[in-house]
Amino acid sequence: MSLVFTKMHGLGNDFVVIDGRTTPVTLTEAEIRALCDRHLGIGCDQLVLLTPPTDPEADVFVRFYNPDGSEAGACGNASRCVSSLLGNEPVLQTQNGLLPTWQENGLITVSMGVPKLDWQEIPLAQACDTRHLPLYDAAACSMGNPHATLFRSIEDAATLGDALEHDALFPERANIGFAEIRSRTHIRLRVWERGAGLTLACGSGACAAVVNAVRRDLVERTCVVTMEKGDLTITWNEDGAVLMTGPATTVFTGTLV
Ligand SMILES: N[C@H](CCC[C@H](N)C(=O)O)C(=O)O
Repeated sequence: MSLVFTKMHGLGNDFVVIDGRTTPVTLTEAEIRALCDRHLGIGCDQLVLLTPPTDPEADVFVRFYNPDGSEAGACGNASRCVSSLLGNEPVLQTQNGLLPTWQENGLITVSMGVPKLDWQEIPLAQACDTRHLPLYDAAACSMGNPHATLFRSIEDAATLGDALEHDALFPERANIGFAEIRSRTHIRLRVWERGAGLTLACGSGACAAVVNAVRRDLVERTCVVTMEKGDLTITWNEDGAVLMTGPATTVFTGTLV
């Protein structure tokens, strides 16, 4: 298949963006896995497919796929990249609703919507031995995708992330954030992403970390979240919406033959 794509990243969380708005593009899970493969394909943390919007308020319907082929309901860094790619401050339609975006001083802001709070709002196993969870002092919320935030060393992401992603408590798995509270306005974060593993940055994970930390009164409602390659500014508005501001970078365009 001859497929034009744009390679982009948000703080090193990288994406293959395929525009299927004019010419429909359908990809099987196997094709998604192949495109995401860093040795046999193009390589990325998520594949992003642009399709025509079904909501008149939206400019594009954006779908996000992990390298294992699973679909994600939200992807903050990719949402900033799509806003940058389309320009004109598009409204993104996603599985998690409409996401307005703004562009100022070279940075992109996305309203990531209202988080669903706490354990009851992420897919949990009905009967599961959760006695082990207090060991991790975890907090949970959904940004349209499930996040568990642990307030412990970011170094633990590499050693605990995989097991926790696949913990029996999470029948749909989960993104696992490891957050160090550096001050009431600064979090250092590393995320083990569902279906992708350890990534350099995670936008929805940064939103979840701030929401989970605010609920524990560990931080203020506006926080800088520092990840491997830079910072996002996250604000959990009093009206409930979470705003995420940060960079978006286009690396190259290519054609897959
Ligand atoms: N990298 C993305 C998160 C991908 C989430 C995906 N791994 C899932 O299955 O929910 C971000 O910047 O928000």
